[in-house]
Amino acid sequence: MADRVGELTATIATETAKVNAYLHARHMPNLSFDADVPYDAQQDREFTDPRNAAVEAAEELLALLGGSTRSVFTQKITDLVNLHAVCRFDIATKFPQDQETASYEELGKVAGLSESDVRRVVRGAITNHVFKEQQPGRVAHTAASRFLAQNRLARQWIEMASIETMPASMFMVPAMTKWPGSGEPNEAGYNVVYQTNDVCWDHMPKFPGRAEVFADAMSVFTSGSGYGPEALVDYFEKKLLTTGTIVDVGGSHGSVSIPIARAHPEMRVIVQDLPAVVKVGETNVPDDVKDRVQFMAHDFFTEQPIKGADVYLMRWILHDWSDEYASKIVKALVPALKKGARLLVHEYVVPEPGKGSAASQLSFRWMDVMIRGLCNGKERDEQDWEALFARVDARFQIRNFYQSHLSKLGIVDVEWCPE
Ligand SMILES: C[S@@+](CC[C@H](N)C(=O)[O-])C[C@H]1O[C@@H](n2cnc3c(N)ncnc32)[C@H](O)[C@@H]1O
Repeated sequence: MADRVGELTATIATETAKVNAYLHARHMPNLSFDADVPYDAQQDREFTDPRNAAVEAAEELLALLGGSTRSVFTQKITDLVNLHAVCRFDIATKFPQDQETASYEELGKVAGLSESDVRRVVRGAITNHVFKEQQPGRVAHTAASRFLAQNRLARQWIEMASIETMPASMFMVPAMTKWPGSGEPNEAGYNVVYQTNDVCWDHMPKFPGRAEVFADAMSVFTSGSGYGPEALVDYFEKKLLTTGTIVDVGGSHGSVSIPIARAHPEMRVIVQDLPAVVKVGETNVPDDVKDRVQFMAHDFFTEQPIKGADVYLMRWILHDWSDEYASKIVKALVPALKKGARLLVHEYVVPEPGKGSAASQLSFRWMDVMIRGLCNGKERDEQDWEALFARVDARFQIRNFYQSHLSKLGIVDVEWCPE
């Protein structure tokens, strides 16, 4: 098979050399983000031809290097719409298995769509390397379309992104216009799109299957590397937090606090969440930690009932809420805190612009828009975390911002200092 990556990198090298030669010959500065090439030069084919050839090769190279997961999980809005149709109408799943290629008419029949609809959708998807046309009018699988056909959770991700997060984000600005400065969880893009006063988490379950699709899609997201409990377990070890009581506030089924209990036999864990979540969680505690893990129904907006614990843990709680509400959650801890108690927040700590890779900046900013669109939540950088704790009570002192290579989430280590 031809070395396509080699061909593309060679094209990029040759064509960008032409671009540079063009600029140098005219005493223009090198390409930079500070000053673009002047408009008249942008009209000159001597510049635009090599520039476009390099861009096209670079885009193909990105798609090749990114593989199926990039085609499926990182796409532009129109790609997403076509992928949504591919998933919703089972075009990839029902692709005739005993055939190498299928006509649009055959695909239309299995998908229950007209030949014209399926052709438009699939040709759109082809631009994102999902399916290919082997010969005119005959469609064949690519790695990405096969990945979609075989991976139910990936299809659930596309469904969730198309129905929940993407529309909600697209309507973030109308929501900002309708409710200026609002931090209310029911005044977000989602509420504009679905014309509801319900918070998205209350609204989705009213429609069969939607909450389940959301949960499945989230499991794709968080099952990837970088979302496990390793960094937290490690941090407890590093900071010698190996005895005493941890309260896992909004801890769901204890997926991070149970591994902490397992790693530290002298620690006791109390997992708090809403009653329905606790009911499921407490039936699934592994035998080896049963005597040290307890579940408890508790609304984190109300006063913390477990007084004097050593560590209060909030993993992926505060980002669901605006500063106004996140402050209330943190404030509800105050009456329970003993001197020196720790609050460990395990969430993204968004790096400042220019810090970290461009790809990581992109994913943090992407998350921020998604969570804001859904419920006016917020991804926070160091300054935001400092401002949040200062707003609640000056006795919360941030001791450490920690970013482990084991996790995409950071740890904000806060100590309660009453004096
Ligand atoms: C994004 S999940 C994080 C779950 C868990 N900490 C983790 O990292 O896997 C948010 C959790 O907050 C819980 N939650 C939402 N509102 C709550 C409330 N008012 N009181 C307690 N828990 C709540 C949800 O049920 C859910 O388990």
